[in-house]
Amino acid sequence: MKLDGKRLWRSFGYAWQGIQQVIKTEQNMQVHVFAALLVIGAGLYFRITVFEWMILIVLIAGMWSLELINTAIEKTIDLVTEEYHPLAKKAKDAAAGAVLVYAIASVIVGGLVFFKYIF
Ligand SMILES: Nc1ncnc2c1ncn2[C@@H]1O[C@H](COP(=O)(O)OP(=O)(O)OP(=O)(O)O)[C@@H](O)[C@H]1O
Repeated sequence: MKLDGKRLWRSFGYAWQGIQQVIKTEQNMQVHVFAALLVIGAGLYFRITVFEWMILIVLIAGMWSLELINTAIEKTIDLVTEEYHPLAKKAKDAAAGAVLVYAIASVIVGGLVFFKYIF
């Protein structure tokens, strides 16, 4: 299989556009970006360990990725129907639930990372 560099580069461009437009248009994503900047600032301030940075990076990347997927699901459903449909509600609420589960876990794990520095 031959690697098509141009095509690969173009795909990165589309992915980057996707991230940019979700940050621009989705309020929830803006909250996640703000929270990530706050956490990174706190990490630098408290000089956390490399292992702690690894945990925070996984949490931040996971949160952003889930929000991107949630937005993709929401947009796809809106494209399929603008009418009220119980399945549309189930799908959107399940996707939002996935984001919530990870957000709660992130707050707990992030709290455990910073606990010893703050108290
Ligand atoms: N086509 C639809 N049919 C049935 N329920 C829907 C439909 N679209 C949205 N809903 C439900 O209405 C509520 C609000 O949905 P909405 O699409 O406004 O999402 P949201 O969570 O406010 O996200 P955002 O504001 O980021 O778009 C959710 O419970 C969702 O499941």
